[in-house]
Amino acid sequence: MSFTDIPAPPARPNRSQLFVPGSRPEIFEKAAKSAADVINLDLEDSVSPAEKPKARANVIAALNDIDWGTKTVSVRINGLDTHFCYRDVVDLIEKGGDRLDLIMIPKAGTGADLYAIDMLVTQAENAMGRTKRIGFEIIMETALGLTNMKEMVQATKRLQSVHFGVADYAASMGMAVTGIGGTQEHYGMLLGAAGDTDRAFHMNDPWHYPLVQMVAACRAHGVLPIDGPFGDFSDDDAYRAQARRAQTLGCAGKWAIHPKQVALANEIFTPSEALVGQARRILAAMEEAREKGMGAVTLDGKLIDLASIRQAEVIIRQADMIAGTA
Ligand SMILES: CC(C)(COP(=O)(O)OP(=O)(O)OC[C@H]1O[C@@H](n2cnc3c(N)ncnc32)[C@H](O)[C@@H]1OP(=O)(O)O)[C@@H](O)C(=O)NCCC(=O)NCCSC(=O)C[C@H](O)C(=O)O
Ligand SMILES: [Mg+2]
Repeated sequence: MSFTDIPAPPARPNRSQLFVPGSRPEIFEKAAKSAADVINLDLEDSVSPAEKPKARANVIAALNDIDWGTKTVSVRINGLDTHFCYRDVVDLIEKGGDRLDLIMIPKAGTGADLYAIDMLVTQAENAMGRTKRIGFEIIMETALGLTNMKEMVQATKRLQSVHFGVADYAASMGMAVTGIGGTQEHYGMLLGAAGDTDRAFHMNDPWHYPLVQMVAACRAHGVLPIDGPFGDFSDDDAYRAQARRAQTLGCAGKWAIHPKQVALANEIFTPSEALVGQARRILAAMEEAREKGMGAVTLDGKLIDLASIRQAEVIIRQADMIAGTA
């Protein structure tokens, strides 16, 4: 290991993160009663400009009046390039009460963006005598944000998670893509050579590179990486596939833009009994190996060694944390 310590990420479940437009107060209670680990009351892109002040008032009322149980409650504010942003922050802290856990900053592009919101939040918290400090979430969803990930994850101790906003990312990168996430039919490689018949087209994953960049920056600094939205909520299989690949790459959870996606995210990001069982077998085999003075042994015909212990511990830690809060 490096001599540099890496802080542990927040020990709370973040498997499913349900988004609720701030302009639809009639569904807030449904969100509160859902099985989502985190609720995002949205003031940004699901709310039209004319509705912003009303949505802000709705969200503040909901923070004060609704029983959110043990859920983590977050509000996505408007971007730093809008005049809604400062009012969102000030009103949330002055009038939102203690139930607000996190503020989500969209389209974060530089460490200075987080610094600016931190300054505003700190002033408002101090003025209110608020003792529970608000945590931050940011969305990596611009070319600027991707290139400044390393800076952003170190910008403030308030940062708890980074999220991949596929739709804005695609727009910012100038990608010829519609829809929110998922496979893209034109992103792939044609196999074979000119003149071959029946040439296969192998699709690739256009979201792989930014996702891995995000996970690496997060995991190097004790921040949770969360995969963003998948817009086609009629396609459960595709959602599962997206979520499984994000989990395989190290994400701790995924957004749900419709309540039916909550159960899918919880299912995928809860380590399966089979995976936990295999992790425990690895730990048991390595304990036996240790007693025999060995660091590398064979289990089921495959090599396991000290690194396998660390891999197994990741799975068991996640399973225990979820079981402890379920
Ligand atoms: C997508 C929706 C607009 C669909 O809404 P609706 O037509 O009402 O759906 P249904 O009729 O299928 O709803 C079934 C029941 O569930 C309730 N419902 C629906 N949505 C929610 C919700 N988000 N939370 C809680 N409950 C919900 C309905 O009221 C129905 O209840 P009942 O009548 O009792 O059966 C809608 O789901 C929606 O608005 N989703 C959230 C959209 C959103 O927040 N978008 C922003 C996040 S994505 C993004 O910003 C992109 C990102 O930044 C990027 O760049 O990638
Ligand atoms: Mg966005």
